Amino acid sequence: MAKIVFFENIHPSARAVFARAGLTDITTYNSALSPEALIEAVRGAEVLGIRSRTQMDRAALAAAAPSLRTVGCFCIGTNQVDLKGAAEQGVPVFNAPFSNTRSVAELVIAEAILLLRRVPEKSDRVHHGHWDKTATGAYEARGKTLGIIGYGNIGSQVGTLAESIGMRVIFHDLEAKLPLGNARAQPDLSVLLGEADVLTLHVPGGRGTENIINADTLKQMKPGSILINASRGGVVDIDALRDALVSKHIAGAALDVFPVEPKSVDEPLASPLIGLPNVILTPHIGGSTMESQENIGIEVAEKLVRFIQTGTTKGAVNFPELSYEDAEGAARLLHVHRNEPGVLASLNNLLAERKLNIVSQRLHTKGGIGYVITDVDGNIDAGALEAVRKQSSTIRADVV
Ligand SMILES: NC(=O)C1=CN([C@@H]2O[C@H](COP(=O)(O)OP(=O)(O)OC[C@H]3O[C@@H](n4cnc5c(N)ncnc54)[C@H](O)[C@@H]3O)[C@@H](O)[C@H]2O)C=CC1
Ligand SMILES: O=C(O)CCC(=O)C(=O)O
Repeated sequence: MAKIVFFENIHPSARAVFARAGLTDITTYNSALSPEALIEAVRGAEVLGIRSRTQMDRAALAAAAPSLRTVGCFCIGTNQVDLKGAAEQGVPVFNAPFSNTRSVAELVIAEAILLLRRVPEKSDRVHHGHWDKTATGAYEARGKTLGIIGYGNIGSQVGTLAESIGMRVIFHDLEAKLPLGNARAQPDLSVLLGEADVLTLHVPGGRGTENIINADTLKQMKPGSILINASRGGVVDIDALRDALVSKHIAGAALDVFPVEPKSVDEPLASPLIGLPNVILTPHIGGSTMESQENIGIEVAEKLVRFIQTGTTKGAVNFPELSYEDAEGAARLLHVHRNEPGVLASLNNLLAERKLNIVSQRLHTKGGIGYVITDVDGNIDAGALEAVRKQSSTIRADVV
């Protein structure tokens, strides 16, 4: 039976999906593990379920080889996985591209309102015995301009919600995007920075988005404006933000993500922003609601089970996508190979030599990786599977 390992408190809805498919050998960890502990925990696993904090780098992937068949990211982001390395190892990676987007969008709107009213600071003052009733520095959201960098699934929802409370919405994206409602695209980032009363970031992490908000771009932001980052920690230069907050050029900030995040509940966040007034720090919970986590658990677990049982890779983020119905009564061979000429011919010759008649076959390639699903009459015995595995182009072969 497939050995499954879940990290980071994945919702029980995922376990239920696996159980319904008869897959019950599941080990769970409530937190992310250190690189050393992770390497031990993934050995022998066929399926790994992670969220944003488990670093599936080359070393962790190698430790899980050759048993590892697939990785499920129970979140949107997949930058914590070495996607290329996984594909080269024949391992498709799945995620949940939509299930928590509304949760992030709602949090961002709530934070924009709280920061415009300086609520974090005022609440803190009341807790410390001060009844400081003043309107100074407190503003309505209505009529203010929201600037969005990254107008994808989350950014566009934030824009729609913001308009419903009377904000004007402008956005900047590398790609041409359909503006929803009355939102306007602003191709010139510096113009957007200068106009936004609230700036919110919804770009993917990693190369290309590293430190988009830095000392220079912070200077271009409107004096007294607010910054919200619920995307990835590396998108903001935290020291530069601290300087901008201390000088009061930036009036408030909400950060849900950090360049280095604690791995477990008892580890404190180390950040130069701790203790600053009108700064909301949350433990990467933008997408963490009961609704989204339950939906993500089901969505990703279903993709993993479908792959384990049928080889279907629809929705994989790093792999050729093949969606293939079962051929009744046939045995199914999954073959991941280097994408080079003659692979299909030699695979089919090998099957013919073993008198395995092909019922149906489908091939897809992505970059250097080819993936072919072949249904054959009768059984693919251990000898035939071994012979396929020994072919020079083979990365991985399994029978399901
Ligand atoms: N805080 C949390 O709990 C959560 C955080 N996230 C993060 O939110 C971010 C956005 O997620 P989605 O909206 O689903 O992604 P998405 O892929 O739908 O949208 C991202 C957008 O950013 C644009 N973009 C990429 N690089 C850019 C650049 N340099 N400048 C301007 N635009 C750029 C893309 O063209 C795309 O339109 C991701 O980093 C994701 O990991 C997602 C869910 C929960
Ligand atoms: O829930 C998580 O662990 C991560 C949420 C997130 O950042 C994502 O979905 O990309």
